[in-house]
Amino acid sequence: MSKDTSFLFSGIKFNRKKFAADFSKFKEKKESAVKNEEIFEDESSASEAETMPIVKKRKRKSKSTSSAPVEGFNVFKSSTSEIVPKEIDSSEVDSEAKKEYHRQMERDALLRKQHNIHVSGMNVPSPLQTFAELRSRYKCGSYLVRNLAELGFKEPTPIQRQAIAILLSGRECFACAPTGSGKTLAFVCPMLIKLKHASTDGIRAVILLPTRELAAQTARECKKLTRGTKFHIKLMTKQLVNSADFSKLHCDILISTPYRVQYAIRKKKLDLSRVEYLVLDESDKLFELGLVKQVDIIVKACSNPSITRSLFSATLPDSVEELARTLMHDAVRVIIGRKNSASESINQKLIYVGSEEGKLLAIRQSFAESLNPPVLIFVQNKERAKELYNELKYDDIKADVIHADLLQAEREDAVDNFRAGKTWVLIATDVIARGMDFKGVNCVINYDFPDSPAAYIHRIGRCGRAGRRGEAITLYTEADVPFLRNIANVITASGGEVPAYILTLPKRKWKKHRPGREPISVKPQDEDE
Ligand SMILES: Nc1ncnc2c1ncn2[C@@H]1O[C@H](COP(=O)(O)OP(=O)(O)OP(=O)(O)O)[C@@H](O)[C@H]1O
Repeated sequence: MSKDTSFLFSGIKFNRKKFAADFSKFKEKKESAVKNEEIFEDESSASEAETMPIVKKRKRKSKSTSSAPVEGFNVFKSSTSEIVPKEIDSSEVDSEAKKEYHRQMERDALLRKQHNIHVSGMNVPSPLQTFAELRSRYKCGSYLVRNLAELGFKEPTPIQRQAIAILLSGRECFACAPTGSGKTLAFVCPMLIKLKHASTDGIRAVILLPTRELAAQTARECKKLTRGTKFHIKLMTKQLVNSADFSKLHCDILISTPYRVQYAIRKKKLDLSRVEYLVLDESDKLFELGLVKQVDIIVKACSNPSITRSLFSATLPDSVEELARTLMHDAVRVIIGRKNSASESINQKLIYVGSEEGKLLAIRQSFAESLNPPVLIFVQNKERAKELYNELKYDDIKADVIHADLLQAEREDAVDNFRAGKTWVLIATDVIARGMDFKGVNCVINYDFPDSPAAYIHRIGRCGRAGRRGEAITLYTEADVPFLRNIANVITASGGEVPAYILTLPKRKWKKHRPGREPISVKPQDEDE
């Protein structure tokens, strides 16, 4: 994680002069609010709180007292105001209202417990019980419920139950839910409901993702969900960024990597001032050095004061969480299961192979005994991906390779062939470790030890998705032993078992673990000379 993030989200500045009256009111309100607040104990410093969210809070206040109050209160308010006759004593109404409010809180708590949903924030909206509520509670277009049914989605996943309700109440949200648990739909559904229908008024929503493959996949998902509507969903391709006249582009939802959007902002005058929804998917990756500055340019360009922003990932480091807590407005934190843990539907194994050469022998032997495709193999870098591919391509298995040196079209082919079952074994670098939804992957092999626990969680999360089972095998050599304990902790946290001695190894503070490794080959070294 980059430390250099203080400028992030600083696009919306509070104009003290213009809002002097509101500012003094806000200050009083804030002081009392802070006393009551149970969570977000580590409130932002005074200067941050003053410069950023105040304009927004003013707007949000009016939102929550008029049309879209916090869900629990909303339900209770409208029901009592309709049925209570005027002559009834108001204290009775109050006590009945309070009772109903508490009953609702209990129902919410039960549902959250049932689905392992943990929330922090004031007045968190009730989680969804069914997708039908999208229509009954939020009046969504019938197309959405129909499309969800056609996609075979019978009930919302835990992250969808809670995040959809939060975002539809106009609150911002940062969420951590396991790989393959349906986070995409959790942010696309509320976006579509809030946008209501297609418009030609400029870009209204932006979804940022760290890789092109992931952006393309998310655009496909959005299109499936908007079948039968006129929504304009645009994937920011190289061609679009170079050729489009953005002032004339019809686009409701723009989906892209940060690089292309910031390029379009700087060089092509892309206007994001009307954006109402901004999603940072794989947010911890987007906040890493190299991407964070691009993300910041985009966040600043999304200058609409009533924007709703959300962060999603399967891994949420404390540093990202701190940033989100400090800078988002009235945000709700949602954690599904245990924070930063692997999906429980993956059977995880650690295998000692001694040396680099031992890895290739282990893979060959295991494929000869039983190969249950599709299998994904992760290696440390593109050179090693090419080397392993050169070793396996003559074996009797259909193998392919994907890494950053390939042309975009070649990368797409590799992913498509793997999805279609034409490739049995795909050798990959971390370029596809995050977010890619390969439904049927049976096994992930970490040929090279992952460079961080987060990388491990994302890599193995390419299998065991949407309730299916998967298997993850991690090979390790002597060079990896110092980092073994950290991975073992992830395994045990998600219910897996590891040899007892590993848990006695010392814990390591882990930056990036990318040791120099012998080239992948079983040929004796002097054969090539
Ligand atoms: N309610 C649902 N019922 C059944 N399947 C669902 C549901 N919602 C999403 N899915 C499916 O679950 C799979 C995983 O969803 P998605 O890719 O959004 O996961 P994710 O949580 O974003 O994972 P990652 O952290 O790896 O990015 C997809 O194939 C998606 O179609």
